[in-house]
Amino acid sequence: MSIAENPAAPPTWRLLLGYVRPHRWTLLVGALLSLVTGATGLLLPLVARELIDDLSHDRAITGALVIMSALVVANAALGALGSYVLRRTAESVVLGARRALSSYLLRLRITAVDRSEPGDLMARITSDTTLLREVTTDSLVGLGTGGLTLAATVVMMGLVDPVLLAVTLAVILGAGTVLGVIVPRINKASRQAQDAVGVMGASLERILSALRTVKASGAEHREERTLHEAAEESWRQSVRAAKWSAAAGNTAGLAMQIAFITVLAVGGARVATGAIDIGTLVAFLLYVFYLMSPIQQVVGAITQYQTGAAALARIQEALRLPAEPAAQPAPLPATGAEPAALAFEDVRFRYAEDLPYVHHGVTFAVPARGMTAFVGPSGAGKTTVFSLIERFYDPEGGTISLDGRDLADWELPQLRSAIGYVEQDAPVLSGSLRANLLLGNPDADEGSLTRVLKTTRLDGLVARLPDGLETLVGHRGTRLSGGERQRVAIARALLRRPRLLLLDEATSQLDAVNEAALRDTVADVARTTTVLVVAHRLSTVTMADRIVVMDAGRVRAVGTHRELVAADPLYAELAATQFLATAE
Ligand SMILES: Nc1ncnc2c1ncn2[C@@H]1O[C@H](COP(=O)(O)OP(=O)(O)OP(=O)(O)O)[C@@H](O)[C@H]1O
Repeated sequence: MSIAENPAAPPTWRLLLGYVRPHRWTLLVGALLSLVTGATGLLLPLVARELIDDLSHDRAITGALVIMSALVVANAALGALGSYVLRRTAESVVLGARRALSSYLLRLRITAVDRSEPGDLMARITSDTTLLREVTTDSLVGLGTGGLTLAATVVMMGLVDPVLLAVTLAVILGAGTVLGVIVPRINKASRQAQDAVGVMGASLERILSALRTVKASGAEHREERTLHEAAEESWRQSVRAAKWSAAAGNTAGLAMQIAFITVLAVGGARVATGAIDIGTLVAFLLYVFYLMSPIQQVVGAITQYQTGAAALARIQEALRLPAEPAAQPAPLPATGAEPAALAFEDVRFRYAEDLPYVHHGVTFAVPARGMTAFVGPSGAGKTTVFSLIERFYDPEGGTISLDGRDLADWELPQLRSAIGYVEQDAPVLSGSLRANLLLGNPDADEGSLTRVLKTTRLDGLVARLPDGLETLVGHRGTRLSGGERQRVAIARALLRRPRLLLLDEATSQLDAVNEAALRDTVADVARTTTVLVVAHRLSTVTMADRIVVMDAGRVRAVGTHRELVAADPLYAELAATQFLATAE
């Protein structure tokens, strides 16, 4: 995925702290509970020493046994509570990251979306954020509590016998050196595994959004191979990460066993020479045993962080994509609001610096009210005019103004609330028919809805459907016909009471009867609103108030149908070809 740098994006560790900060107090409580659990465990060897002492001096051991039992029960209860609090906090951190990332992705600029794979972006929200759970509990808390328990255990060991402590530390240092080599490999493999999950998400999205075409093209096997390869790559890298994590965990385990045997040998010799008594050696050996858990915890924290850091880096890449500023939604125009006037003045535009110009100085003016049609050969830049009006992209040169005000000076929500836009392929979202219609104006009343359904001739369809407006339309509206989808998209735009209505090939999928009806509707709407239509079929726009003829990124002529047939050879040719086709 190509990433445009956004200098405002924080570095990885700051990003993690940002997600953790709102939960710092619960995290602290969880960490404290883990620490107290560790501390109760630390007291056990001391009590054991007392018990052995009491036994060897023929004293009663009831007191020591009661204390030991109490410590064991407290250890279990506090341990359970602590792990619940930590797990809950980790889930809250994941929730915070998912909320932040999904809000950000909704604000992404269209330029960023053009260059990204939607499936990969989805994987960043779903799969990568999940990994933050382990980073919060195992890594942050593990490092904190494990580190503190480790330090406390080392202090206690030093108090019991400094010589045996030195022996233990020497073994641990050796293991630390080996871990220094292993840990970076875990990070690399984890990153590659997560990237492969992203690739898989991207392939899945691509296939599922065009499954009919994939089937019709007999391409299932090829696509299956692509999916399997991505899944296998993720498996390979995860196995590599697992291999290095296992090596890290076992290095720590092995080090502790070596420490245990060495302490036993050196400690036995010290008991034999009378330097320490047997109770001290048993206590020290118990500490070595207790050292095992915090060391495993710290090593686990470090290895786990490598996976989390890889996920954080991927989340951060998404947060570096250019986005629109966060803003409150703007109210829709009031009923009967003045229609908008629009002007393009010498607009130059290309989709990216490495692509050719699409608009080479486009100039035209559209007064408030009335219908303006854009016609011209495929690729002339007609749809791009609409994308620039919606400010999905900004022009490189020239100005676009709405109501005499440069689009750059408009707040985006205000600008978009003034416009109704029906895209070229009239997308319909999964969900109910009602939800689709109200997408752009959830507050529309039943009266407006009924009126718009009638205008767009959807009332018949709604009456036929057993669940009426509550009928589910399927993914991308697959349960509707192409023409129905188009009419739903138009109804949705009309419900916004737009001051400027943009219809891109809005009638291309309609049958002759519905096309004629919609032509009348658009003519009707154009009496109170400014309507811009992109059309391939001239039959739908011959009655437009003005027609803008575009060719290769330039406006070559503007006029009525009658004027253009007489004055513009390209338009005359388009008209002749199409009317010829109609006559055949
Ligand atoms: N998102 C994009 N990124 C890069 N290039 C694009 C993008 N969208 C369109 N183009 C290119 O810009 C040019 C103009 O496209 P546009 O969709 O505006 O043409 P059009 O006149 O509406 O064509 P049609 O009548 O076929 O819909 C085309 O050459 C197209 O390849």
